[in-house]
Amino acid sequence: MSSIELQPTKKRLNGELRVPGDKSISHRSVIFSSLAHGTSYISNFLTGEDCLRTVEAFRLMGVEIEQKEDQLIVHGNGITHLKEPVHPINFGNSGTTARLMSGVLAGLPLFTTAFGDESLSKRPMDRVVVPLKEMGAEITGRNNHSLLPLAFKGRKLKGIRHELKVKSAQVKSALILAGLLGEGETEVVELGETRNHTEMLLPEFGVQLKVNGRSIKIEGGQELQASNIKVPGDISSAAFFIVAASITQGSDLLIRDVGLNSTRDGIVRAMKQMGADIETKVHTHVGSEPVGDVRIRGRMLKGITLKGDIIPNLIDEIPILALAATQAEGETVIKDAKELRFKETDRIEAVVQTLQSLGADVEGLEDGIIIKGKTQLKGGIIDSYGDHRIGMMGAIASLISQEPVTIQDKDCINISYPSFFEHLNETLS
Ligand SMILES: O=C(O)C1=C[C@@H](OP(=O)(O)O)[C@@H](O)[C@H](O)C1
Ligand SMILES: C=C(OP(=O)(O)O)C(=O)O
Repeated sequence: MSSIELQPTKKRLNGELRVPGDKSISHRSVIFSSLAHGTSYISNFLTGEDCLRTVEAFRLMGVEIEQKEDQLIVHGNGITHLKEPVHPINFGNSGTTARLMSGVLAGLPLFTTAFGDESLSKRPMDRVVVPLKEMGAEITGRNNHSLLPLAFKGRKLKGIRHELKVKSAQVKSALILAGLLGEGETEVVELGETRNHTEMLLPEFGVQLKVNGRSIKIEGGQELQASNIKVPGDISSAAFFIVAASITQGSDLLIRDVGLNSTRDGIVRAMKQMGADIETKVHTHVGSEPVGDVRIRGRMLKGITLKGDIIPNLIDEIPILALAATQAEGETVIKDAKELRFKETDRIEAVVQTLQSLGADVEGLEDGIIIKGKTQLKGGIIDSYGDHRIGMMGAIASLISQEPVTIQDKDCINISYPSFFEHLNETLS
């Protein structure tokens, strides 16, 4: 297990940065282009381990996918040419691969099996298995079909109307994909707004959907056509630098070409509410996805309460937001975030343990975290828990700690941000 010791630094973040491609959009680009007819070109694809799992899944089903650095060329032949994989599919650490691919595998006339790593094998799959079974899917798995490994005896599914029980874009997307491969109309009704990349990107592949408030309707049997996608920078990766620059006085950082979809920009809204100095400027659109630049200058922050509808719009950013809150004057309360307990690790527990061990005043709630600021962090040895976002939070904490911060198992950062340490070194001055 590799670790890294980061020395405390009085440095600031300056200059310009481009973060790697968006993880959610990268996954969806590979899935849609692999199901499509024709050759799709995907640029600025995130070559993190999670997205490569999705690539491997389709390679196992016979799709030719070329990778040249961060460009993918996907030679799709339509769904009828997908082959039954001889070997089980490895979803690795990737919840997005597991949930979205479950929707695909349940609806293809193939027998497939799939497994994940230790973390993914503990994460709930019944949230997709149960509604897929309502559509007629034959899925079996461990623990009464709620945990990986899963086996899919794929077949044509029938459209249903389903009201989501969790605020999850992964479940929503799995059902949209299953509906697309199935017969008749599928309607998915969201419990609350979640990231809408599936709805934004499918039309780029010639698929029609009807989105009306929380309802998404899709007609089965539509053929996907190849498309060219330039993936925007990942706001979830940018979040580490947005917080780093905000909590180091004298910083002035420009992050270029970040995806600023309103279902994902909760981190910017929350940081502004805390008093952060952040300017965003949308300069282009990739399909319907807004893309722009984010400028951050270091400034004193204040504690806030975060709950309700904004939570799914910043769900993956809560660990780094909690670190920001340790540097804010007053109390920050994060609630309605129980979903954090079902991520790569129990992120409520992991954030509380990690920040406490660094010297912060933090308390866990059943569905959130209370952070009292402002505290001087001491530093120390922390476990990433094999969770990329906890590892990166620890690395940013070293910028404001008195003593070095050592991160054990740092390699998990390659899940979503392989160039993270290079980017951190490049922007520090
Ligand atoms: O659809 C997606 O790409 C994702 C949805 C979110 O998960 P949930 O759907 O479980 O909320 C998020 O945490 C994950 O990193 C990516
Ligand atoms: C929760 C995450 O991803 P996934 O669910 O795809 O493992 C994440 O990237 O923070």
